[in-house]
Amino acid sequence: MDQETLENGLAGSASSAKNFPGLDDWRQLNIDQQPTWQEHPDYTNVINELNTVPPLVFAGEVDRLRKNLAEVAKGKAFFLQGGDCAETFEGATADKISARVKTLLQMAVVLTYGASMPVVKMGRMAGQFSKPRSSNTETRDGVTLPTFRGEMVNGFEFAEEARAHDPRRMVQGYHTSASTLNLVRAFTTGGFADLRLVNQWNRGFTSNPAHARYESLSGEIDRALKFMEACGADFDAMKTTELYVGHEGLLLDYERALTRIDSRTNQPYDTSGHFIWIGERTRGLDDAHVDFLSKVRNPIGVKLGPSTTADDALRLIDKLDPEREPGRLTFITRMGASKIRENLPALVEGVQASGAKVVWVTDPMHGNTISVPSGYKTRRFDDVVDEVKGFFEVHEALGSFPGGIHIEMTGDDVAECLGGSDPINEEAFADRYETLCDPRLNHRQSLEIAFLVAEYLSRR
Ligand SMILES: O=C[C@H](O)[C@H](O)COP(=O)(O)O
Ligand SMILES: C=C(OP(=O)(O)O)C(=O)O
Ligand SMILES: [Mn+2]
Repeated sequence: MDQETLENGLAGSASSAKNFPGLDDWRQLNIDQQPTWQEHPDYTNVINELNTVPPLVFAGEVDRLRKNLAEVAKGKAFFLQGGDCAETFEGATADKISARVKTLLQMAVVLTYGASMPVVKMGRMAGQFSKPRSSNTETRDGVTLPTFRGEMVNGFEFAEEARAHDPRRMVQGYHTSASTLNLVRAFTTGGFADLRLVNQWNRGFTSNPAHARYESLSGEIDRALKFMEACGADFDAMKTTELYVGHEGLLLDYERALTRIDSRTNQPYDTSGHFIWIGERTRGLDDAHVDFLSKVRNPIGVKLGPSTTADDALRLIDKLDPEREPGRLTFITRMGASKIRENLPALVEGVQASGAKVVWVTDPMHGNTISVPSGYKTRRFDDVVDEVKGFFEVHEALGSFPGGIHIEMTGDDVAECLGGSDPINEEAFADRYETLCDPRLNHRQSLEIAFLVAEYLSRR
């Protein structure tokens, strides 16, 4: 094998993953939130096809992410995850993808300055096509159909044919992920990520009078960049950046089929994304998702909702990170603004006492979802901010590192979450509510969160 292949970790042949010990144990276990499509006439062909398609990400990149996350676990870097609740096939356009990447890069610059540390950047992108749901069915005007479970499973349209679970959608999901990732790679290496350009975009945000309170921070970043330039800093080296991708590893049919054995290490890597997380609804210790993801080398996340006990957290560590490898495991807490200050301390103290080094991330979205009388699901910007604040307060009090934020966001000017300095109100939902699942922060609300988090980080 040549040196380059060794370093990049090109995934091994698909057939080598076929009988790899342990990779199929999940099939014997309880599994929740799965489509009912095993009897579909195309099911086997789809799985065979996905077993042989090229990997979307390389094992070497996955290893690099694990190392980056190890720095977060040690308190030396900050982790930013953001993107759609549910990506769509139709939404995989150059404009929408570039707006999301641009927003993430803008947020990252502000956070890097506030934290005075590197920011590990990740999109909920290129694979976030399946959704766990509270209910199996949805009823409208007396008609009951299966719920929408993400475009890799069924269609959003409220019609019997659209809502049928169709495994062929996994192939479309794979190809849409490939073209999304292609664009993400192009944007982050082709000049779009130039630090000075990103900062100019942020100057545009703070020039809006509604965001005047962030003007001084963006001005400081501006002066820091001019100072670096005057010192002769090599800005060409700052024209590229790395943006990883991650999604909830919900559809084990898809995740298993995309798993390949790495030619360097002979270890299994789930090549559908760099980072895979287990959702709040599928984190049962003895269930299929925890078992399958315990077998792959990717960094793994687990969402922890308000019912999580310290014992649950410790047992998840034993299963998913038995070697206590910093960077391997990220706990993404999503307690809700009213519960985080009460519930998070026991988890952090339990993990601290065990000596394990996990990355702590806050998802201030999923514990703060409300429905308004008009029927829309939404979140109040103030609740999101309050949960982030609670997260920082708890970690500060316990001496642990608040490692990152995980948000549902978009680069577009949607109206889905209420409030913000340039406030979104309910009247705007009729025209600008676009999400197919949970409400996202829009471009300006996302930047505002980044400025607020940067303020907390700079106070540490
Ligand atoms: O994104 C998370 C879940 O899929 C989502 O919150 C579930 O929403 P539901 O309660 O409307 O099913
Ligand atoms: C399903 C999600 O979250 P959770 O598992 O935390 O409910 C999500 O991140 O969209
Ligand atoms: Mn969601």
